[in-house]
Amino acid sequence: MASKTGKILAVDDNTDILFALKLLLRPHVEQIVTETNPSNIPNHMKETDFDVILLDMNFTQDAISGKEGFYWLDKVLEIDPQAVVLFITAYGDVEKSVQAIKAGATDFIIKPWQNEKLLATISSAIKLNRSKREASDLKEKQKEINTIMDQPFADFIGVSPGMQQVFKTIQKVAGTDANVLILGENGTGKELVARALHRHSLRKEEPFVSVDLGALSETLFESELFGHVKGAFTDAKTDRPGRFELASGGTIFLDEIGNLSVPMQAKLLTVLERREVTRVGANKPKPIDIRLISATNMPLKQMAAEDGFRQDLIYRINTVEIEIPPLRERPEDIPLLADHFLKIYSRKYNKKINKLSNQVIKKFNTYPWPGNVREFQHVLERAVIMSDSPNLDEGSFHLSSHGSSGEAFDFDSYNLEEIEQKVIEKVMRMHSGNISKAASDLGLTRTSLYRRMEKYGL
Ligand SMILES: Nc1ncnc2c1ncn2[C@@H]1O[C@H](COP(=O)(O)OP(=O)(O)OP(=O)(O)O)[C@@H](O)[C@H]1O
Repeated sequence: MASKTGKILAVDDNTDILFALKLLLRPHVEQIVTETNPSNIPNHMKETDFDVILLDMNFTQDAISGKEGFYWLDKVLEIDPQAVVLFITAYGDVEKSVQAIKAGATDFIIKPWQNEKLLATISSAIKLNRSKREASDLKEKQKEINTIMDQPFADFIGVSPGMQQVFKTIQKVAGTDANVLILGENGTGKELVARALHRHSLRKEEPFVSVDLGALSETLFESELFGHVKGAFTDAKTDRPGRFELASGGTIFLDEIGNLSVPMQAKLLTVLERREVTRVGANKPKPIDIRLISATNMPLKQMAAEDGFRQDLIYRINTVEIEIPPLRERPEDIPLLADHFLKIYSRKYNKKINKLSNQVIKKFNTYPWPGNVREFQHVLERAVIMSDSPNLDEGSFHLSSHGSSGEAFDFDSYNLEEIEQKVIEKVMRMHSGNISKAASDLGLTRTSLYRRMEKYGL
């Protein structure tokens, strides 16, 4: 977990467990509240919107049935059907953990836990909670967003040949229903391209529904994407449409498609081939009318060659490919992007800021921008906030040393296995436990990374 995000409530009758959780999570999350008495859960939930609730299965001494945990899980979901609950279970209680997931828990943590694994599970639960909440009021917001954004390439800057090519392709394919795969490094503007395609399509009055596949756990994948019917599992209190149905008539944007596990790829492929979804618990499929746009920063074709990504799914999603070049390969765009963001941030922070000097632009041109336009945007925002004068000079911009996470390797042994373990640990930390991203950086398939993690007990 890179920056402190997420509010956590941990409920366990064992104060040692709560203390250990507090100690471990405090450096990573915004807030951690601990509670020994589960009857106080409703009060805590009234006071704070928790991203994740960690819930013990047994509270009374010597109880092992897990009934209390299930009772409190029900209560939590009654108060907030969207709540993300992770059960804390004893080693060997796998059967109950599976039941817990059926009953509406998101995942489980087995005691005694491994810190890295626990952090990774909590980090993806936080992400999941955030995207669940976003989805719930999506439809209403969508129309409003569409009107605000309905200006051709309004805030989409690019004069470089690379970006001109991107704009040309958007214009050519937007009006068709072709499936588009957008490729590009993080922060290059893949979502902007997807939205531009939608805004220039015949479906522009209909919803644009974005799904971050990187944040979806295996257990929630189907109900999030395909929906569920009342009673399909315990917390399925009402029928609920999935994202495919929400996008009906419009566009569905599957971001981070390279992060899908192979079983999830198979489920997605079936839906795309049949053009129909079956809600979890239902037996009748519903036809779907969507335009599909996908994006990834991962080398899908290389992954396909290593069996990490299905070749037949690639064929389904990439009728047209749009590749966005990284910012370092299009220096022509830098002065324009600078003007654009300076205008936005000087207005936002109520400061007068002059045009940047050639010297500053030269410095920008030599920096590799590993985070692309997103990084550029943040660097400018920070400079505007910190500036005391309308003239920003080279010293006003804080550029991190390229590619480094600020953490150097310090090997105290030449044992290759030890080195491998350290490298895996570091890369997993860099990506906040995201297996797909870590595997991609390490040049491994997800399966090989899992195997190595198991070997080192990570
Ligand atoms: N050409 C551009 N003109 C103006 N703003 C841009 C441009 N490209 C990217 N941005 C801005 O940079 C930020 C990142 O863009 P976006 O989210 O579309 O990137 P992404 O490739 O989807 O990122 P990720 O891979 O991390 O999901 C956004 O704030 C976006 O508005």
